[in-house]
Amino acid sequence: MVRQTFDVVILGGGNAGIGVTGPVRRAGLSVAMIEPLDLGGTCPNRGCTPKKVLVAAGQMLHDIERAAVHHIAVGKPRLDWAALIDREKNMIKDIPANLARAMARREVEVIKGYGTFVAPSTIRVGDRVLEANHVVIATGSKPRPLPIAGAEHMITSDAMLSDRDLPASVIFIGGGVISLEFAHIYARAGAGVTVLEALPRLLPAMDADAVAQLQAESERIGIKVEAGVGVRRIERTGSRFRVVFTRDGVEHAAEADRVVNGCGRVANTGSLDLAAGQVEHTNGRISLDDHLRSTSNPRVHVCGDAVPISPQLSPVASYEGDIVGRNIVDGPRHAPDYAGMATAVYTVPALAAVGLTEATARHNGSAIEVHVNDMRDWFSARSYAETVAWSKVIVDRTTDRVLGAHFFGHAGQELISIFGLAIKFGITASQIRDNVYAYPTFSADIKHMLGHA
Ligand SMILES: Cc1cc2nc3c(=O)[nH]c(=O)nc-3n(C[C@H](O)[C@H](O)[C@H](O)COP(=O)(O)OP(=O)(O)OC[C@H]3O[C@@H](n4cnc5c(N)ncnc54)[C@H](O)[C@@H]3O)c2cc1C
Ligand SMILES: NC(=O)c1ccc[n+]([C@@H]2O[C@H](COP(=O)([O-])OP(=O)(O)OC[C@H]3O[C@@H](n4cnc5c(N)ncnc54)[C@H](O)[C@@H]3O)[C@@H](O)[C@H]2O)c1
Repeated sequence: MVRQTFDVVILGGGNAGIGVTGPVRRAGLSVAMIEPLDLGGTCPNRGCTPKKVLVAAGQMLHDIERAAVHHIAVGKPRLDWAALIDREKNMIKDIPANLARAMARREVEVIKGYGTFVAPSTIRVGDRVLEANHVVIATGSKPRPLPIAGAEHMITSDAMLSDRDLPASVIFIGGGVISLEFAHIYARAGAGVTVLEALPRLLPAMDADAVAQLQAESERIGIKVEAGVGVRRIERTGSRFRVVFTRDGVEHAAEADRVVNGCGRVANTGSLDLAAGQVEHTNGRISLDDHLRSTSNPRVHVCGDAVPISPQLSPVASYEGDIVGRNIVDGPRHAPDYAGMATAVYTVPALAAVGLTEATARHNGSAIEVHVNDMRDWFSARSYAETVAWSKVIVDRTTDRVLGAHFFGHAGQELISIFGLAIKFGITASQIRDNVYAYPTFSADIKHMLGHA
């Protein structure tokens, strides 16, 4: 056994773990980062970045579909799926090596392997035992296991991003972000797609009206949505799969070439031996204080998808990593503030959101103005022949501050960050209206989305 001592040992080399390294290395602390797979973790290797390459192809197919509006004649597009997957892989192939160089420049010692606790501030990885003043759990998330017969037949997003064969049909279990993004990619590529959601509607955490817009567009491109269902079992039928589910107590079945687990992701902490680290948890959900420290062992910090109470998003993981790094250097002075964090579901077009949904704003009891616009007839939307162009902005009547914004289409994935700035820094609806925007642009429509003062 080799024994070493570090100021900081980080478990996981994804966005969260890498986010920790900036503040702690600037302060001159010694750092070891343990990572069994590719540096960068999920987002650049198995998540956001490769997924967006496929989404971009979906966007191009969507644009081609509307070419005739611009009086451009094109033939039926033919997508070479295997070549598209190769393009995606080629685009991300250098990321782990680039990050390894970045970590070396920062003088972070990267150790390959799976780390586990052997004592409250001691980690074992392979034949090395590392003593640490601070341990950071940044081990990300994994697909939620589904306790049904035949669950082993399901694939995950990792497989979808690597499969060079375009399936003829796919069933997604769960109507959340991963399912809808891949459902749009597959449907536009020509596959038959069914989404089975347990709750009464898709994307339960997002604004109900915005989701209704997305569901209508999803159905327009051929995606079949079954909400309020109970998935019972998955059976193999030759090379295909049969999913048995109930709706209103009646049993139904659907068949497809692939069945995907889109039921959410849970903290990846099961193999860390948290008990040896004296880290309290409930089913792997670590109990944390306001500074992202374990309540039972404050030398242990948690960030990224392993945090059970914050959105599982790439920029949130980096942000929490930075906070953990600063708390290690400064003492527990920094706490995350999740207000104003924009998010998008990268369907084509995208559903984008920031702040409160209308239901939550009403539930909170504030007096609100709700500005809803179907913008398909607006000049900007007509120029680009948008199939959908919809927004909802929620403003507090008393303070004139923006409480929430929701877009479907109309460059919402870009415009949403303007509303994020407004929420975070208290820019009022009147100030947003008063600003002068480049014209003609989608952002020039923002002042009209807010109605007249
Ligand atoms: C298909 C998909 C698409 C996504 N798209 C988006 C998107 O468009 N936008 C967005 O904001 N977010 C997106 N996300 C979410 C985003 O990828 C995550 O929120 C983010 O990557 C989490 O970063 P992390 O550092 O917490 O975890 P990860 O990046 O998962 O890193 C955790 C690392 O810990 C390592 N590890 C595991 N066990 C151990 C151990 N015992 N010891 C040491 N290391 C260990 C793992 O190998 C992994 O590299 C997507 C996720 C998926 C799955
Ligand atoms: N664009 C992005 O930012 C992006 C993209 C992909 C993933 N992610 C992150 O990854 C996380 C995981 O994504 P996800 O789509 O797996 O989770 P999700 O939480 O978005 O959706 C899971 C869905 O599955 C449903 N569900 C759960 N159990 C079910 C069951 N037994 N039968 C049928 N439906 C069931 C839930 O009600 C929910 O609607 C997300 O929380 C998100 O933060 C983000």
